[in-house]
Amino acid sequence: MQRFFPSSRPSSCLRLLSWTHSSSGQLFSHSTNTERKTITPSSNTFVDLGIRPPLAKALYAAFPKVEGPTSIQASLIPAILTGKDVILQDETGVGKSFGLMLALLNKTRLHFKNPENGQLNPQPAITSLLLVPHRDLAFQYLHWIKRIVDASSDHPPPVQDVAQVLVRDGNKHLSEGSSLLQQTPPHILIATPASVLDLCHKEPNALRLEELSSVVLDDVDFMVETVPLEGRTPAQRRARKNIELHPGPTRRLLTSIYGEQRQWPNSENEDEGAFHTPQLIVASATMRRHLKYYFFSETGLLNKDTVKVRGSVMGLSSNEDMGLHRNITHYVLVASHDSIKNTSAAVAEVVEDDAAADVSSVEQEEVTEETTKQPDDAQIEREKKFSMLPSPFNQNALEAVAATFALDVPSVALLTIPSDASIHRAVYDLRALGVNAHGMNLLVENQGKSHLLHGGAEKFRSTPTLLVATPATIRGIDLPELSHVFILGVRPLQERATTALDTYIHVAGRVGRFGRKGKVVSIVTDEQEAERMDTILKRLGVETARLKYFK
Ligand SMILES: Nc1ncnc2c1ncn2[C@@H]1O[C@H](COP(=O)(O)OP(=O)(O)OP(=O)(O)O)[C@@H](O)[C@H]1O
Repeated sequence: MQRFFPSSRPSSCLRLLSWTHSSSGQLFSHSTNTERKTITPSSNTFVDLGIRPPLAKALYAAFPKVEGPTSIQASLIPAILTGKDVILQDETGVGKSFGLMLALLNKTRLHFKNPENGQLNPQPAITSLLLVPHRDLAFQYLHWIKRIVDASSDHPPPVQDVAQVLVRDGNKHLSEGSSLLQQTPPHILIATPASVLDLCHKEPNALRLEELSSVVLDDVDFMVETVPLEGRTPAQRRARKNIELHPGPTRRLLTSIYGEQRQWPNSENEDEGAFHTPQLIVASATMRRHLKYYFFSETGLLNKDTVKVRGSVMGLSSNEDMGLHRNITHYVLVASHDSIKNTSAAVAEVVEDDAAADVSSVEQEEVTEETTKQPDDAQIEREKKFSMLPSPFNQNALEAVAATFALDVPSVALLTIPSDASIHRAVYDLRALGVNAHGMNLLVENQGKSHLLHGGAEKFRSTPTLLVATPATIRGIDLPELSHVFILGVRPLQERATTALDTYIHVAGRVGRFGRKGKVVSIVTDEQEAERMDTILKRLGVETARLKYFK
C-alpha cells in the first residue's frame, strides 16, 4: 500500500533523539478545468515536483479544477521538499498557501525515541507547525486539508490525524485543543503564535517543539513586527525600543524554537550528527527590507543557503508593483451628506465586464447546513444597546457601501473596517440600511464558510452577502466567489512607512485571485482622505476608475 504521508527527511538529526517513519496513510484520482487568465501554469505535474502519487490523486479528486501546479508552486514545492529553509514572495492569489499546504502534507511523518528511556514514543511527532496570523486562515487551511483527506479513500482517516487547529478562541477551545493534541498529535498543527505560546506556558509538555521538522510562517510580515531600518523619527525609535523590550508572540515563539541567534551547523557539530533545528519557511505577498534584515542579519534565522522563491512580477526588494492592476479595478468614492461621487482622480469609465460573470463559472457545491440562524441572546442584547447609542460610523460612508452593494454585488462582498471599530456595530448599522451583513467567521455557514470552497454561490445569489472584517483578519483568506472588497478608513501614509501600502495590497488582494476579476471600492468622507487614497494608489501604480452609478 502506498502511503499518504511520505518521503523526505531534513538533512540533519535531532539532538539526542532518533526517528523513524510512521505508517499513517491512505490512497488517492483526478480531472480538471481551471480558468486562468494570468496565472502561469507550470509544465510539470505535481508528481514531477515530488508530490507522492496518492496525494496528487486525492488533490485532483478534491479539487477538480486543479489541472496542475502554478509556476510559483513548481518552484516552491521542490524547494520545501529539499528540507532547506525557504523564503517565498509572490503576489496575492497565485496559490502560495495552497502550495505550502501540499508540500507539508507530502512530508515524512516521524516517530522519535524518548531520550530518557530510549523507547519509541507511542505517538508520532507533529511534523509541521504552520503559523498563521488569525483563526479564520487557520480554519481555511483545515478546510482545504479536510477536503483532500475526505477524497483520499472510501474510508478516509479522521482529519484530526492529519491536521488540527490551535487558536485563541477562549480557554475552552484551547483546553480541548490541547488534550486532543496530546492524544492524537497531527501531522500538521495550524496555529496562531499566541495560542502556541499560551499552550507552552500552561502545559509545557503538550507540544514537543524540538521534534518539529518544519516551521512555516504564512503572511509572515504581519506576524513579525519590524520598523523600517532607515527610520530615525522619535516614533520609530520608540517603536524599535518597544519591540526590543516587549517582543510580540511570533518573535518570542521563534526564540523558543531557535534561540536568540540560530546556530548553524559547522564542521564540528555536523560531525557529531547531533545538530538539528527545524526547517524554516516564511511566506507573504509583501516583505519589506526590514523584515528580511530581521531574518537574515538580526537573528540569523535564515542564512545564505535559504532557497529564495519569488514570483515573476517582483524582486525580493521593496517593489511596489504587486500586479494589483491586472484583474482588479480600483474605485474611490467620496461620500458626503448630500452625495456619493467618484473621486476627482477617477480617470476612466470602466466598460463593465462584470465580476459577476466570473462567479457563474465556478464550481457549485451543495450547501448542507441551514443558512439562517435565529438571533441568540447576546445578539438581542447587543442590538438593544446599539439602538440606544449613536453610531461611531460615518453614516454617509455606510450608505455608499450599501448603495454600491445593492447595485453591483452578485453574491458575496467583503467590507473591511478600521481595526479599532466594532464589527457588531457595523453589521447592525448596515442591516438597518437593508444590507445582508454578517461579521466574517469561517466556521459558520452564512458568515463565510459556505463561500470558502466554491460553495453556495447559487444559494446566496438571491440574497447577496456582505462579510464584515478588519484588515488583520482577512489576510490570506480565499473566497472564490468574492467579487468586491469595500474599504472603510484610509491609513495615513507616512513618508517611509509602507504599512498603508501593504494593508491595501492584502485587502485588495482578496479579489482578482487566480485570474478572476474583482473590484475594490474605497470609501472616503472628505477631500483630505481622498488625496491620501489617491497617493496610495499612485504609489501602487494603479489607476482609479469611475464607478458608473455615481457622478
Ligand atoms: N494549482 C492550482 N490550480 C488551480 N487552482 C489553484 C491552484 N493552486 C491554488 N489554487 C486556488 O487559487 C486560489 C488562491 O490560492 P492561495 O490562497 O494559495 O493564494 P496565495 O498566493 O496564498 O494568496 P494570498 O497571498 O492572498 O494568501 C485558491 O482558491 C486555490 O484553491
